[in-house]
Amino acid sequence: MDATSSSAVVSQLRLSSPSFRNSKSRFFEPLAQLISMLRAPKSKEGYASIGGGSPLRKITDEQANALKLALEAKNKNVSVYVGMRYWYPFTEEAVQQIKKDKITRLVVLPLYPQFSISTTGSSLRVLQNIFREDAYLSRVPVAIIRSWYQREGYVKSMADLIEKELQSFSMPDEVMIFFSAHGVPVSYVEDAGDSYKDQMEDCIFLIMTELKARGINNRHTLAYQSRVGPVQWLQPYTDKVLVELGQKGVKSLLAVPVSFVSEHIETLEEIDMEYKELALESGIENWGRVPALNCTSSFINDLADAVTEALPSAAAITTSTSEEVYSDPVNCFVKLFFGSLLAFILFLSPKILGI
Ligand SMILES: C=CC1=C(C)c2cc3[nH]c(cc4nc(cc5[nH]c(cc1n2)c(C)c5CCC(=O)O)C(CCC(=O)O)=C4C)c(C)c3C=C
Ligand SMILES: [Fe+2]
Repeated sequence: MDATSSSAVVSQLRLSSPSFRNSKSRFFEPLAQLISMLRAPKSKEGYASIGGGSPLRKITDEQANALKLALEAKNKNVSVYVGMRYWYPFTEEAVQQIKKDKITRLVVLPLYPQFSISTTGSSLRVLQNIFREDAYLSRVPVAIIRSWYQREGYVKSMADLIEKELQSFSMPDEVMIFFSAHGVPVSYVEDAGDSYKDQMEDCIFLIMTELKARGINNRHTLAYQSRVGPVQWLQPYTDKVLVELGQKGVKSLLAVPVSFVSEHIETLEEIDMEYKELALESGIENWGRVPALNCTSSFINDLADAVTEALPSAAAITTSTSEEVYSDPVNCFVKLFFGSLLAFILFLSPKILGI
């Protein structure tokens, strides 16, 4: 295909949401903004401790190039664009380039294996707004890959990394496999119906099933990291579980970052520094960490298959009526208003929060 007729893939980092049409989650934007504000001081420190910046942009660009090559090897001559939610190149910039290149079909590939309204959902909302308002873009057929943790290629690639890393322990069978997922506020799951928690649990089940099929029967557990601010996040919390495991006598632990596919601040600083130190202080003696998938070829190859499979379903983005409306917007607004007010008051008293 030539440049003007080729399909394009947007590798949307921090893009996420149930779909372009389900907008319950937009009621949670104020909470997300507040959390982002509260994250800022900790993020600043974290970036400083890993050398002043995240490697995320570089790794994402490498993944995009690797994806293009993998697609070309499958006789799909496509352009790949990177769009980010909170950093350059922003989604808006990627879309402008897509328009300039006169792309005629698009596959949106969030770089999150599991769907959450806070990641894929939030990014899809940005895309939806841009596409709706543009006469050309609103006619471009788009296919959205909402989640892909259930794909055999991803599950096997994760199992490969875990299997390999277990071998670095002197007694691999004794090691506790510790899946650490990025958390989200509980209200996302309970009030907005975010499928993130269910998808995460399903994802762990699939990886453990694959490991068992390989004769690997280690104990495992799942906990949630990176919580910020005064609201309740998904539990159990990674820091609390690490301390409990140490107290219960677990000696060897392999941390598996399961919601990320690239090394970044939450793997390099939060897991490798903060959680490792906490685990060792709590009595865990042997610590290991599975690397992020980054450009692992089986993983990239599977993403290329996911894109190829999604292409035929590309359709123009339409606006929906019934699904736009949150089932109980008043209740949602009241909860959010008081939740955000409380959070704001606490934010003004950083000493109470201990941040
Ligand atoms: C599955 C992964 C992630 C979830 C769930 C998630 C929730 C979440 N994030 C914000 C706000 C911000 N996140 C930011 C950075 C960031 N977030 C993730 C992943 C998830 N976030 C990643 C991989 C990164 C990049 C880290 C890096 O190395 O650059 C940022 C940007 C600034 C920063 O603090 O790093 C914001 C802002 C909210 C509000 C939220 C759930 C409600
Ligand atoms: Fe985030």
